[in-house]
Amino acid sequence: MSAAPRSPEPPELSELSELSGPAPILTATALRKVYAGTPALDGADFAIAAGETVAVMGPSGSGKSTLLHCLAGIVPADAGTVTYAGRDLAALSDGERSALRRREFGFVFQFGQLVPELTCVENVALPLRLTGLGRRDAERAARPWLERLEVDDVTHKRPGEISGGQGQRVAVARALATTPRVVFADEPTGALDSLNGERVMELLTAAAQDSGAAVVLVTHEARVAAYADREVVVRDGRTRSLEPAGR
Ligand SMILES: Nc1ncnc2c1ncn2[C@@H]1O[C@H](COP(=O)(O)OP(=O)(O)OP(=O)(O)O)[C@@H](O)[C@H]1O
Repeated sequence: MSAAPRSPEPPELSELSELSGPAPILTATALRKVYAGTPALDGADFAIAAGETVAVMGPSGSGKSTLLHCLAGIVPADAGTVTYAGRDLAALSDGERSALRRREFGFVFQFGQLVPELTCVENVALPLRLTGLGRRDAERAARPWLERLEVDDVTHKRPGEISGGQGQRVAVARALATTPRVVFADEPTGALDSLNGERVMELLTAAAQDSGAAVVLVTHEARVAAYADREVVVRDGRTRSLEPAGR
């Protein structure tokens, strides 16, 4: 009597992850968000891996910023799930979600939103101080980020004394100073001329890649999206993935 055929060896876990790509650090499934009876998100899905930059594109009003706000736990979705590092954001308390945003997420908006009363180094040090670091240590840790973003010459200036491009670089330095796992950038170059915009994108994506951070990049400009590894298009609150954009 012949021996029963041996079942194939189960694949090693490492092989499986190679086949399916790196595990996502942040995922959203079937997100729905309704404002005044009109859906801003209507079944949006999203996933991003550590070290990956994903451009979120789409027409004005399609739901890009709403998606970013739900992913970052800034606004709660009406339905669907957002999972960060295995944790369901909706299951966290408000305090836990704020702590997560302070410690593990970084934010860059269209207009740098620097604190006008603080110098540039104080602005970059601010999120570090919010995580409990003393003033001197926070500013010491902030300086290399100003150098990295090529704005160490404005270290002691206030936002009102510097250009828009310099301000946006300071804002990127501030977003990266806590070495976040995910950077949320909403039209980070929207207020800049194309040369400054491209430099900000180069510096942002290079610094994020070096530290292994994921970048969720909301933009309506193809030129800016070209810095991403791939694109997700939002239309009428629904997402659609595109093939990787050529860098
Ligand atoms: N806080 C809010 N209150 C009421 N309606 C909102 C709010 N935020 C977004 N919306 C609505 O939700 C829809 C999607 O807006 P969202 O800002 O997400 O789009 P967007 O794609 O980022 O647009 P844009 O490219 O113009 O910034 C729009 O119809 C908008 O008016």
